[in-house]
Amino acid sequence: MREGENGETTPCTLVETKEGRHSGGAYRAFAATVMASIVVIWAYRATGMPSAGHPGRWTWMGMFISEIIFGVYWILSQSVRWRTTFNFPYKHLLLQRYNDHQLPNVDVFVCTADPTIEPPVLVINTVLSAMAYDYPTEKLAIYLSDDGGSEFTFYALIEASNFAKHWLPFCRKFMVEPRSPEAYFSLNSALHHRSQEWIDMKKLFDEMKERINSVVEMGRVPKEIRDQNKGFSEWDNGITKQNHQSIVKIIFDGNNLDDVDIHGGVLPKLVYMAREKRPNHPHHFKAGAMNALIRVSSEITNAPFILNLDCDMYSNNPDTIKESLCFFLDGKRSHDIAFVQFPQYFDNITKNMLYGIPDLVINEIELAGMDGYGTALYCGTGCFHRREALSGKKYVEDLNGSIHLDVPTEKKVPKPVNELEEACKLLVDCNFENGSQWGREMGLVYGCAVEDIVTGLTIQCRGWRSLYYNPKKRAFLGLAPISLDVALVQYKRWCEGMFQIFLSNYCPFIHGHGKIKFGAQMGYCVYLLWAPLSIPMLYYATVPALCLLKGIPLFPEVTSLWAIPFAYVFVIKNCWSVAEAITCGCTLKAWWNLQRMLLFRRTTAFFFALIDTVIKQLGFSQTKFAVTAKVAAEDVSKRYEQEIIEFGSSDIMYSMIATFAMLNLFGLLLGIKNVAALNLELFFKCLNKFILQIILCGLIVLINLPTYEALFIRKDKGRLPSSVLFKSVTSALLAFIIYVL
Ligand SMILES: O=c1ccn([C@@H]2O[C@H](COP(=O)(O)OP(=O)(O)O[C@H]3O[C@H](CO)[C@@H](O)[C@H](O)[C@H]3O)[C@@H](O)[C@H]2O)c(=O)[nH]1
Ligand SMILES: [Mn+2]
Repeated sequence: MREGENGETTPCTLVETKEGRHSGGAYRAFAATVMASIVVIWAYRATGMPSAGHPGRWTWMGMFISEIIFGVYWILSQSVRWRTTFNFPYKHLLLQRYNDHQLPNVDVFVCTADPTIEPPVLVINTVLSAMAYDYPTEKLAIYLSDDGGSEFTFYALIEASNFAKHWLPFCRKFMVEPRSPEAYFSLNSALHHRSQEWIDMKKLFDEMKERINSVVEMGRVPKEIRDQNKGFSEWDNGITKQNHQSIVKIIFDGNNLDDVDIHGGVLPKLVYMAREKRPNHPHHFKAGAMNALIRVSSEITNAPFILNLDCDMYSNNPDTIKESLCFFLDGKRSHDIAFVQFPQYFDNITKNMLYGIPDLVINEIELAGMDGYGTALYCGTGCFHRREALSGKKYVEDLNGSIHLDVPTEKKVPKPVNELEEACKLLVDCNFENGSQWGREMGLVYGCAVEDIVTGLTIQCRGWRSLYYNPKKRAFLGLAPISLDVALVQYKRWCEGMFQIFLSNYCPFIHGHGKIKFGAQMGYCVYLLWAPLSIPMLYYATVPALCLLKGIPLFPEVTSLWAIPFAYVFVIKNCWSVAEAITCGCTLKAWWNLQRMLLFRRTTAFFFALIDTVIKQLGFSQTKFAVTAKVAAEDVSKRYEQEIIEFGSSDIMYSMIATFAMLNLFGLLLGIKNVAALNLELFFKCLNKFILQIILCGLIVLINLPTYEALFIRKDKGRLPSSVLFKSVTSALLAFIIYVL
């Protein structure tokens, strides 16, 4: 069957796209009234500005600027709600149209960076889940990029390759789900299959884990093991993570008669790769790893489609490859699809999402809103790419007839494995990219901590479309941070990278001008402008409290008409946000937790990201990438399960959080005391003037209850240390003295 003919003659398509209900008339009415209120608020600030020389003039100006930024940001954020679309692939139709021989090859890239932060056992679970996809094994290849250059990870992969010979047939026979052995065996439902085979398989897995972990603990791979695989000789000269030659080891190449499972079935190809790393030679983090993978895989399998997974994101649904291919193989209308992004979900999330992760509203609504413009964001892990688009090709309409997806891509003459390995090593040495377009026009873009977002944007600007697919049954599950500092540092990295994109030539309004829709340009900025959002947030978190102490009213009297837009925006926006969260599957408490995290992120991580981006723009520092920790101590995990916030250090971000909490507490208490001390007539007059401000401080205090608890009550290791208490109280007092007295 030829694809071109197919797309035209077959009426039923492989994908259905539906418009979401989030973008209905009620929503637009709501948006219009909020917009009107915002304008009235701006008018209030503009007309009520204290005259020059008046002491409250600067404070007022600050409020005005904050509200302008909030308002503009709110307008931007409507772009990702205006028209949400949802895509549904029909796997059964794909299978009717394409038999196993006609399905295209698929390469899966797994990235890992550090054997301590990302333990080898975690990594191989992801690898095994990908090897076990329900997809013709001879068409599947798994590539592991190890930026840690670690013999432990290599050893674990060798172990996994042997285990796969048992695991893959077992998965097929019992229709196992999920196919990460760790996840499968830790699920209670797995108990239902307790046959002898189940017990044997679990034993095999546990023994393998045991072997890997004991080697890691020992700190070296013992000689008996090294002697079994000559690949270990690469580590003979004591190489380090930052300084080593390129290593490419093809573990299964698909041609060796011994590379079969216990029933003689073909195994997917399996490749270990550690690109060369030298001190003083920038390696561009994940983007560099991905580009190395693109080149190595093009030499070995050159599959037209690529799935990228972070090492902690296992496949939770064996059908995902087939489902994703529906988007790419849907006849002519799919020729311009560059990538299909899945949302990030996690399997270590507590009921009320303590750290606001995952942000369900982003996953369920906003990303679908970007899909509405044909510009779904590329968010890293869980993304299927068309190799051509990822490697830098432009989409040109008249060329689309030349893409024959149903014809397997040109088969390379099989080279002997060692020759292939040697050829690949040259592709991943430090100098290969010198003077080339890699990192600019080809592959993932360098120089940005959110390589994914900026790469997605450039691909779209080359004429490609992208889709977002959020299946009910989670396609991938990863590990979310389980302590506050890790959660904040991750956001700081994202936020920094995104603001950097905004300030660079890649700014969607410039780079995307005329190439992607205006709504999409705005949509990008909802995320790219996180950093500057910290300014009004910091202002709102401190100044109203200080002014309450000083007796300066910042909001209109509650009995005046001007109070209406403030109250309306505040109440309706939060009601809407609660409703959105609940329809997305949040609990009420999860919504509340998210609001706290928004406050924490915006006043700390985003603010530091802002400062660091400015420093970087001035040329004083370079892009960093703090790899997110995937493991934590046992007591930390315990507290996480009980949904107790893990502070547990004297990080400067905590001092800030605590200071704002103290400031608002002082403001609230003194404010109330001052008002309550008045006689009845004055009391009402004063209340009238200050009530909105008191409510604001009150809410900040309320949302910070866990902060006070961590400062004053908790005794466990995750509390805020007394140094933070000391710093926050002194800073709050200092601010009070400077500003008020
Ligand atoms: O030098 C590096 C640094 C990181 N990684 C890998 O990149 C992935 C993502 O790193 P992680 O620390 O887990 O970052 P997250 O913030 O959790 O990742 C999200 O955000 C990143 C962009 O900031 C995207 O690349 C990821 O796909 C996305 O899941 C992991 O598999 C790492 O092993 C490398 O391969 N080399
Ligand atoms: Mn991660």
